[in-house]
Amino acid sequence: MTRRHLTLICIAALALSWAWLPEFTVTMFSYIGLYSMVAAGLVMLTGIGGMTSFGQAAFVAIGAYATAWVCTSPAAAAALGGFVPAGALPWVGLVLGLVLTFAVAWALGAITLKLSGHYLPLCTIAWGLSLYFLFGNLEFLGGQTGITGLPALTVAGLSLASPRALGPLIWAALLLALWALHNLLDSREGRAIRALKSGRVMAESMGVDTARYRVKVFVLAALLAALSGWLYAHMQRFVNPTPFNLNIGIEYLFMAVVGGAGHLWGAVLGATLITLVKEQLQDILPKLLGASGNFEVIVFGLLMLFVLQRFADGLWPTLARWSSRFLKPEPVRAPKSTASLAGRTLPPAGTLLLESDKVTKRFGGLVANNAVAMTLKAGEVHALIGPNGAGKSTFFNMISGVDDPTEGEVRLIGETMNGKPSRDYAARGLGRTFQHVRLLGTRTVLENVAVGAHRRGRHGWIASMLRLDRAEEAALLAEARRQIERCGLGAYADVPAASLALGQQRVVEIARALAGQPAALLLDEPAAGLRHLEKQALATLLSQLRAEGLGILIVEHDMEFVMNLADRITVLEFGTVIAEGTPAEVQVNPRVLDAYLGGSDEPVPMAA
Ligand SMILES: Nc1ncnc2c1ncn2[C@@H]1O[C@H](COP(=O)(O)OP(=O)(O)OP(=O)(O)O)[C@@H](O)[C@H]1O
Repeated sequence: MTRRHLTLICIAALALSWAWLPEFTVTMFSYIGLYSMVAAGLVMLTGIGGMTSFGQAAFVAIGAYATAWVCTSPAAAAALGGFVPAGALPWVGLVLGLVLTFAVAWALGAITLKLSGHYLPLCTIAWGLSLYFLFGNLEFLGGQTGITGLPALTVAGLSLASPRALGPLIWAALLLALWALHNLLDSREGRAIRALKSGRVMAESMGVDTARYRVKVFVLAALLAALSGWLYAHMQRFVNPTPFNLNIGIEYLFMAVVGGAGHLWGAVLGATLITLVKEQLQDILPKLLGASGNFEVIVFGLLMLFVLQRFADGLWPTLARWSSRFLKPEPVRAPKSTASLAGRTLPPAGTLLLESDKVTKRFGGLVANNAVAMTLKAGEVHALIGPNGAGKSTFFNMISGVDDPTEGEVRLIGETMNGKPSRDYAARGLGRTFQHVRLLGTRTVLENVAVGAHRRGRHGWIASMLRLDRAEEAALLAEARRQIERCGLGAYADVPAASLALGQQRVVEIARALAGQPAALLLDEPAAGLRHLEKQALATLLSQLRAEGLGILIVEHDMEFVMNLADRITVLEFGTVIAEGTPAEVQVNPRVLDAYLGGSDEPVPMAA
């Protein structure tokens, strides 16, 4: 039995026993379904997307209040002109709630998600509080008293007035949402979402508009919260501000984190545990202590501390590890595809790919790059060398859009790129690796390399959620596998990237860059950490790429490697170009000798 089978059995058992479960249990399960929906949004937002929000309860409130207003307000009835039958009003309320949430979340996200570090969570607290007080103070929403008299939902003439009748709809909505989110994460778009937490610079360099993706994840989480609010309102049949306060926002976050913020089912686990534990504590503690009070909050807080201390990644990973002892792993299905990916015709050999025209970068008083002029042509390997701190990595950042030059111009295949983000460089044909490896360590080598092919796919979020992207996804994964094999790492394609040696991880970065089909390839210390034979294999691969017409710019400290491979070398010292020429010319250049050996007349001992 696999985990998927077990999940299906649990769902079937719940569905079959639903009619016989006690009323209290049914109500509990219905609440768990509602909370899980919000927590699943938080898993996407916080656990996977890396954006902490304490304010989700405010979006639940928008969903709940929108339908409450539509269903009860004479103004809404007048606006709808009596065309909508009473039974359909909640569905109008749902649409209004989702539209409002979309607009509010997009606006809030566009403003607050630019903030980083602890400013973002602080902001979510701020707008969570603002919206909560807004609902309590709006006269037409009933102020602190709220709105009563909401109708029950009706589906196909069936009234869903009790939790026993509404619960299946709640769980159907939850399971559908989990399925769609699972599909999204298991796609090209999902890989980009996973990169938001720790790999934004990398993802941008692979062509992902990370700011836009962050807002989209934020809106998605908000929409799930609003859907939960809509169902909640029609289960309670009244709304007031209390269930949407900041405490509840914090509790939602607890659910995601305790369950396992990086896992969708962690949301369900967290929501179940926290709901049940709170309920039990509320029952047991007053009896134990012989006094009434909110003791459960104190014990609950201590329990949270214990769980988070003991299980930093939440309980789901531990449960998954434990269950894998008796559950079979899911069979790996290698999808076949005939879909073709967006491609690029490489410019002919000798074409000027990259030009830096007097590029200067100042950090305050420090001039890291001083009027650096350099070119890279198709079909050549150009090496950039220099002692530590010479400004090589800074220059790489200038010519790849990670940072902007203070002065000077960068041109890529004839187009001025100053001020453009690195994803535009990727779109124009630039692929790169990083000095400090930037991989998604817990994801497989295959997934990491597939991130590099992001730009070559077309399907968006909705198509991914509905699994309409399968042919393209198979083609992307096949292309990633092809590049991994080409780089000699075929045996490691399905293991987590972090389990590879550092040198191999650098090669994974090369495969990732190649998956984007670049015309110009920037490699930052690709040979560092490789053994002799691995270096030889890398040199062979780079020579082959050069023969295919790629232009390769390489920063490398291994002089033997550079001298044997490069066609041209540019030498930087203190941010200034001190020499440029063939390896033979550079090795005997007095300024280079001075920079490397402090004035010795011996040739630089670099050539093999
Ligand atoms: N963000 C920054 N703020 C201030 N100074 C910086 C910044 N980035 C780099 N520098 C400085 O710019 C200079 C060039 O650094 P850079 O990392 O580009 O050198 P490098 O040639 O790549 O060195 P290495 O070979 O050791 O990686 C160094 O003096 C460094 O301290």
